[in-house]
Amino acid sequence: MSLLEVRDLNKRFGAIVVADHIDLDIDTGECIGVIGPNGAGKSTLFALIAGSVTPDSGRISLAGKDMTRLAPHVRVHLGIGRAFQIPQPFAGLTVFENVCAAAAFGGGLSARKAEGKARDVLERTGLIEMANRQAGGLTLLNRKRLEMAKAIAVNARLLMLDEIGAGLTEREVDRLVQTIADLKRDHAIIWIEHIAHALKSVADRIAVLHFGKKLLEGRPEEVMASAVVKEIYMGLAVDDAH
Ligand SMILES: Nc1ncnc2c1ncn2[C@@H]1O[C@H](COP(=O)(O)OP(=O)(O)OP(=O)(O)O)[C@@H](O)[C@H]1O
Repeated sequence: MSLLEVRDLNKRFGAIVVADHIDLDIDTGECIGVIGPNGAGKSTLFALIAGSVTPDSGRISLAGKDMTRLAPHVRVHLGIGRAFQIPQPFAGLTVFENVCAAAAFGGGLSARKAEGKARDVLERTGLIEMANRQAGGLTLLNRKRLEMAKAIAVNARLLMLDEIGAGLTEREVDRLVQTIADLKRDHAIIWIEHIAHALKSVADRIAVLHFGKKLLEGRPEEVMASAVVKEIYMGLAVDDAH
């Protein structure tokens, strides 16, 4: 049994099929990259896993528990954490306070336990030295790390990263990849990303979506070199395709 199991997931919006018989397995210690052109259904897949969109049919389970019909906040408590493309911390609070708030209000911890959790999470996300800075003054890279730290502070076992590399310089992307590689040791990670070299360096597998269907899943170098990927991106490198 994998930590996350998606089985025969289907969803359509009117005539548009956004999830077409999707199966997916992710275990702790694994990072799965998700790629596909605009409108392929990547964000919808995240919404289905997080619970903001309900599937027409199929099953989603976490650690064997069926979550298919559970509300998003219940899934958060079960261990689904999501980091968004545009981080939105409480700008006037410190980094430490932001993570404490996530641990206390999202994770249901007492104030004392939330503080301990926050310190641990800040160490693991490379933010400990910035603990007392105001979140609003962080660089984009550190705001993205804070976004991940908040998700983990809520006890995420599955971390969903939505284009978290967007807007970063190449050097910052490399540092972000290092943080994600560290987090992979004790989380399962699913990462929608258009920066191919970032995915290649940390993902164990890449899944390719197109018109809601998973066309291919395999090792990054195999997937990136595949005829399927070349065809759907019309000869462009994935890095340039967005
Ligand atoms: N709530 C909705 N109602 C109707 N159609 C929707 C809804 N959400 C998404 N869609 C449509 O579903 C399709 C898949 O969208 P989705 O955002 O999942 O794709 P994506 O792969 O994440 O694309 P992008 O890379 O542009 O973010 C698109 O055609 C989109 O317009």
